[in-house]
This record gives sequence, structure tokens and C-alpha cells, in this order.
Amino acid sequence: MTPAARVQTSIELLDTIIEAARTKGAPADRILAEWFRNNRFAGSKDRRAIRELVYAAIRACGPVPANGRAAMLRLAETDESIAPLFDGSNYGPAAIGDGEEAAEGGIAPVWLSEKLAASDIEGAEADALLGRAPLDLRVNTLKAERATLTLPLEAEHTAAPHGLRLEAGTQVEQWPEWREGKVEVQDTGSQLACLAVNAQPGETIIDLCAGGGGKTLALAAAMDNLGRLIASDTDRGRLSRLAPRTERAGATIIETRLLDPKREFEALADLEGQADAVMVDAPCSGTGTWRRNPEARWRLDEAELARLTTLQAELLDLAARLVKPGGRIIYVTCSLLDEEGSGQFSTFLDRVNIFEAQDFSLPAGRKRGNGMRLTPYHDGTDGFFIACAARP
Ligand SMILES: C[S@@+](CC[C@H](N)C(=O)[O-])C[C@H]1O[C@@H](n2cnc3c(N)ncnc32)[C@H](O)[C@@H]1O
Repeated sequence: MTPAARVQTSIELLDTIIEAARTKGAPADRILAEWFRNNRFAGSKDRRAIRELVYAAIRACGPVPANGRAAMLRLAETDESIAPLFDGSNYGPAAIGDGEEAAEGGIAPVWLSEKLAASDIEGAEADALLGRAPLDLRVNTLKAERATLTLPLEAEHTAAPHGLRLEAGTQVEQWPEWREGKVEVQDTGSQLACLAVNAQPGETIIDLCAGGGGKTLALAAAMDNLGRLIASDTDRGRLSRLAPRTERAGATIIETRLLDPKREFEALADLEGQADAVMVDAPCSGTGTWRRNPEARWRLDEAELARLTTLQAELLDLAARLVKPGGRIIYVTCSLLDEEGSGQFSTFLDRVNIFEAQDFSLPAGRKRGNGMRLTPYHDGTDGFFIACAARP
């Protein structure tokens, strides 16, 4: 493909991504993967260039752009190699018209930037939300040790005790060490959230919103495969992805429970007042993970945020019913909005007043309200709020 054709293809893909964000359709990475699958004429260099252009254009725009062309013109304002490719050539984009407007820049739609600023995420902190995430691994201590593991590429140690860092895009899934379950792909922030659980061998721990089980696997390793570890979620598809991962990781103590939305307690009733720890890795706006899916900024609206904060409160209340006396709740959200993080957690402590905030220390992060905050800017991790509530 010519460089101009790559730009035009990226514009068309951006049109699809923008429309999907407006209508809560497929995420950008899936849209790109499908296009690459259906257009085999695009070679690996074309695919890499198109991916770069599409993500750079998404990052360059704050509010939802009118269309892909406006998004690409926004990128052209900072990347001078792009404007000359609007040359009207075969398969290339039409020449830039007089007074043609580029999309608006910024961190996010205005309402969301304001909410972030009110949560002290502005300036360099906000800019870093749209950086590029490295590839972090967790060494699975059920099968290997960071100190002795050799990998095909040299990796640096992260702040997490079993964490390693590689360049974004490293194809670890092709490594024997990944296939043998010695390493898992997991952001350092997620690893530190699991560390805050302080999971011990022999405990009963519920990972209430386990999804595909990234954190469940880290908890199983911390528990040294001893005790009970219940992974629950309302999403059958996500939860079903846990089984092959469990097998690869050699985790033997994980039980999965599929929950019914609004009737979550029913599937967990036998665990009422039984858990040493409940981890609530709550569904959230994901403002801390924009490095990976920057178009998520365009999917969120105030109604969706309100739905999420209500659900988070309900899940905290459910966790409170499951914890035994002397047990703990670990609340985790990959959002940096206080209303999903420190605000949500403080409101919970006031509402269910038998719980007390418990201090804990992590090798990264700073205190925020009754918990800790990790940010891409300060900690080089995804953005997280992590807090612990103890039941006396
Ligand atoms: C932040 S993700 C969890 C990620 C997962 N813990 C991991 O480390 O890979 C939030 C999860 O909450 C789940 N969820 C949404 N509503 C729920 C509910 N009512 N009860 C339990 N889980 C729910 C979603 O399906 C999603 O998998």
C-alpha cells in the first residue's frame, strides 16, 4: 500500500471506530483485527503503519470527532508527514479543503476532563493517561521465580514483587515460558492490587468480579494453591476464559460461579459471612486504562457513569455480606475518578458502618482518601484506586 492509501484506510477505520463508540459497538482493537483478517493484501508493514496511525489519531482527539477525516487532520497538526499525503492520489485521501476543520484535541470530552481535574488528574497526570502502555508480565510463582527465570528477551523488574516489563507489542504468547504458564501478561497496577489483598495460604477468598481471572490467578499463586478461591462474575463469556488459563498456570483451587445480575447473592449464599477476603475489582469507567483503549473515552456518558457508580455500591454491599468477622474487603477500580474510587469507598464505610478503613503499604502509589492511587504518570502503571476495609 502507498503511504497515502494507508492514511485513507486509517480514516475509514476511524469512521467505523467513531460510529462504534457512539453506538456502544465493537472496540477499536476488534475492528482493526477484523479488517486485517478480511484484507489480506495489507502486509505486516501496512498493518503496523495503519494501527499506529489509527491509535495516534484517536489519542490526538479529546471529544468524539465528527468523522475519521477530521480525526486524521487533528493528528496532521502535530505530525507533519501526514498533511502532504492528502494528495488526491488513487486510494489516497482527497486534498485538504480551504477552511476544512480538524477535530478538537484534549484529553477527553469536556465533561469528563472536568471530572478528572476535580479528582486531581490534570496537566502531566492527564496527558499520561493517553501514553503507550508497556507490556508487563507477572511471574507465576506456582511454576517459576523471577530471580531464576530466563526469558527469550531481557526484561526489567517492576515495583511488583513478581513483575517484569517488556516493550509494548512483544509477542510473549509465542514463548514456551508463556505456554508453560510460567508468566502471565498482567499490568503492574493489577499485580499491586492483588498484593493489597495479602492473600494467605488456607484462606477463603472471593474474587467477586473475576472477569477472565487475571487477578484470580495472581491470588491463587499468593495462596500457594492452598485454601478456597471463588471466582465469580455475571459475564459467562469472560468467566469461561478462566478455565484454560487456570490449567496453564497450574492453579488448582479456583471455583467459578456465574452470577445473575441483580440476584448475585443467590449463587454465593453459602458463603455468607465466610470469606477471609472479598476482592471487588469493580466494573468501572476504566479511565485508568485509556493507554490501552483510548477510544473508551468516547463510549462513556454521564448516564453510564451513574449506572456504574450505583453498581459499585451494590457490589460493595454484597461483599460486606460475604466477609466473616475479622475478614476484609479489597476494593479496586481502574478509574481515577474519585466518585468511583475514594468517594465511593468512603461512602461505603459510612453506609455499612461495621467496616473500618485499613492501611496497607504498596511498593508504589500514593495515598488517596482512605486508599491508595496508582497512576500512569507517577507509577508507570494503569491508573487504579485500591482500598481495604476490615470487619472487626
Ligand atoms: C474490572 S473488570 C474485572 C477484571 C478482572 N478482575 C481481571 O483482573 O481480569 C469488572 C468485571 O465486573 C463484572 N461485573 C459486571 N457486573 C457485575 C455484577 N453485577 N456482579 C459481578 N461482576 C460483575 C464484569 O463482567 C467484569 O468482568
